[in-house]
Amino acid sequence: MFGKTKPTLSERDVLDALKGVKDPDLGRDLVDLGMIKDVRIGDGTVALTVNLTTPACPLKGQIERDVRNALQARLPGEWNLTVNMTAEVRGKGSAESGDIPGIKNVIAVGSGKGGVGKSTMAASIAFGLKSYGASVGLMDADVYGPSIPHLVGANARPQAIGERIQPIEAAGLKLMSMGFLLEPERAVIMRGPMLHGIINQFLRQVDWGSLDYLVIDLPPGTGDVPLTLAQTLPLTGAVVVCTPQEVALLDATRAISMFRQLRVPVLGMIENMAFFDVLAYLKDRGGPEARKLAEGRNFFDLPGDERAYLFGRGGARQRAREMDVPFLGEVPLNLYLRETGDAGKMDSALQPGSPSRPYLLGVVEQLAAQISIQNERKAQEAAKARLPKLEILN
Ligand SMILES: Nc1ncnc2c1ncn2[C@@H]1O[C@H](COP(=O)(O)OP(=O)(O)OP(=O)(O)O)[C@@H](O)[C@H]1O
Repeated sequence: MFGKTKPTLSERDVLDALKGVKDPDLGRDLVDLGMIKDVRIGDGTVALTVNLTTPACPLKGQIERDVRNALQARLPGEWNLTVNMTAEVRGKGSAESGDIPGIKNVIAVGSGKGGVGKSTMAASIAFGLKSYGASVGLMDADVYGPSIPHLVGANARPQAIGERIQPIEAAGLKLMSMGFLLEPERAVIMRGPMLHGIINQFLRQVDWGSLDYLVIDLPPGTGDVPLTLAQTLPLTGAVVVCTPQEVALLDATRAISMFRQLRVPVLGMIENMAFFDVLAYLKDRGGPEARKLAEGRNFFDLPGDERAYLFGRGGARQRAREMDVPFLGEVPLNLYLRETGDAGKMDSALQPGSPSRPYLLGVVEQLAAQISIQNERKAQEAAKARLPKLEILN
């Protein structure tokens, strides 16, 4: 029946109907971005695929709705619609301009101050991106105090095959850390050139394979490692972790200006240890009376007084605004997050049932969106640079 009334519907009609449907983050039409694939028109049916720029896209649901609504409103008559949502991470990874072949995005996670949870956030970002289906590596560039092996519970020794070093694989991530190469209690004493050599080796000699994202845990502060990294390869961008405390914010500000001086785009700030969720704690660990009190209350609908702002409130969000840097979200202080880290099971903090999961995934989605925005910006700049220059003759 449908086939008879609309025999002439073509792929062009479908693409035209989608004109004006934008990726809200990238601000451009899905069609122009090449995200609409596999348009198939059958007897009364239209099927297509929306190929997003990251599987962790926070606007996936909205984009799917916008596509459906546009097709329903603009295609003549009634069609049975199938919209498949897939993702293919964009980025570089070609050998040109110093990239590491096969690695699409390299993201450095830094902090001004030590102990603010930088490694915990770097591992969470890696596990979070992986949980959406991306292929992810985690490189521990905190050569003086490598904590990634401990957080993810890996302590194997990397094998070398010829010149190539095989990364350690644990919990679905490819890993490399100074911690795999040292005796546990040995201190690292290294000067600039040696450090430069190690970082270079970790980047170039490790067989990372194909990765959508390589997350790098930097040492705290504004020392040699970020400088070396920025000189060695074009980073997609950096994330700065801080707590709401004034000293941490001050140091985070320094870290942001360091990245800016190094021409590394700042993808955003994470406020870790933003508050302590008393209600969540009572539900999880309280005695029978306290648990009864906490039962039945909505985890996310707290009036405010059940959140203890131990290090101050909202400082990072405000600082991010002042410095014109995206705010990626807040992560509360949580006993389970600390315990899973200590037990070498950080991936559990990202799994269903973990009180930290919604906050961590929120941060990961915002970061993934910023990475896509950054890549789109670079692609636009490159396209502009390729345009022939108009000569003004007079
Ligand atoms: N949101 C959180 N809730 C509870 N504990 C946390 C949280 N974030 C981090 N921690 C804990 O705080 C400690 C320090 O975290 P982490 O090692 O990630 O910090 P860091 O900034 O990388 O430190 P360093 O300066 O040594 O590199 C760890 O024991 C970790 O488990």
